Amino acid sequence: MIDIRDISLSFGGNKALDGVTFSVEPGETLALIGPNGAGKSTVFNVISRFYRPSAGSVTFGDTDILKLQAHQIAALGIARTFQNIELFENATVLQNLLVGRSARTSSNWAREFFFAGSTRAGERQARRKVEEVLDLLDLQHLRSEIVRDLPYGARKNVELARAVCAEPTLLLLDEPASGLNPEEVADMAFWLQDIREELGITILMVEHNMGLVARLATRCIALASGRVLAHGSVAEVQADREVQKAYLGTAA
Ligand SMILES: Nc1ncnc2c1ncn2[C@@H]1O[C@H](COP(=O)(O)OP(=O)(O)OP(=O)(O)O)[C@@H](O)[C@H]1O
Repeated sequence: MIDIRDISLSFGGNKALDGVTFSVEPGETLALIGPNGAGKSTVFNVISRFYRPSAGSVTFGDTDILKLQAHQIAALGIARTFQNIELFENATVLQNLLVGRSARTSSNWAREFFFAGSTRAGERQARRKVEEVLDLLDLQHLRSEIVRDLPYGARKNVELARAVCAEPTLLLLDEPASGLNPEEVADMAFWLQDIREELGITILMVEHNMGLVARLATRCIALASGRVLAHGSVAEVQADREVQKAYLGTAA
């Protein structure tokens, strides 16, 4: 589905990515793990076209992503969430989801957002999709709430819902469990399972919570200091000596 080949990227003298190669297969949930500063978010920012690597290639199906602009990535079928939730804080849950939907169908999201009462066929279809996602992620009761009034866990779920509304084939999740309590992590695991099983969306996630990773990931890749240290099943990667040393190194 997406093929990342030999990408490198430095910030000043700091090599954030150093020849990173991996691919994501259709239908899998691939977890990207590694200590702080390993380069995980930088990989996401390369795929999203926020950062340009100094070397390497990124292809999504037959498309060379590095030839595209950041605003063209959603239309391709790639959606993402952020480490720090990024939503329209003063809009309702429903409005945020409609904006998420329009990221896929139109580059002029503002038109859809401000003229939400229009009866165009695209608008009706968007609303059907949004209702489906509100049901799937248990958000119907919050649909008219203003996002800034919601607790952190609910906002995290709204951000996930916004990404799913774009009907991506590939969903990039940057730390879906961070800041959640154990009960909320369990809910998140259910929702991610539903997204994968009911909607067939392929997931690439950065996550520190190994409980969530062990439960969801079909495969795991460990990064440290901008390099791939290990890949395989979650158990194999956790047992890898180099991976263990990398985590101990940052804890020391
Ligand atoms: N915009 C930037 N400007 C300068 N340095 C950056 C920038 N983005 C990332 N870096 C550096 O690149 C390296 C990799 O950072 P990155 O955020 O990708 O790590 P990470 O694995 O996602 O870490 P964490 O788990 O803490 O989020 C770090 O040394 C970081 O300081």
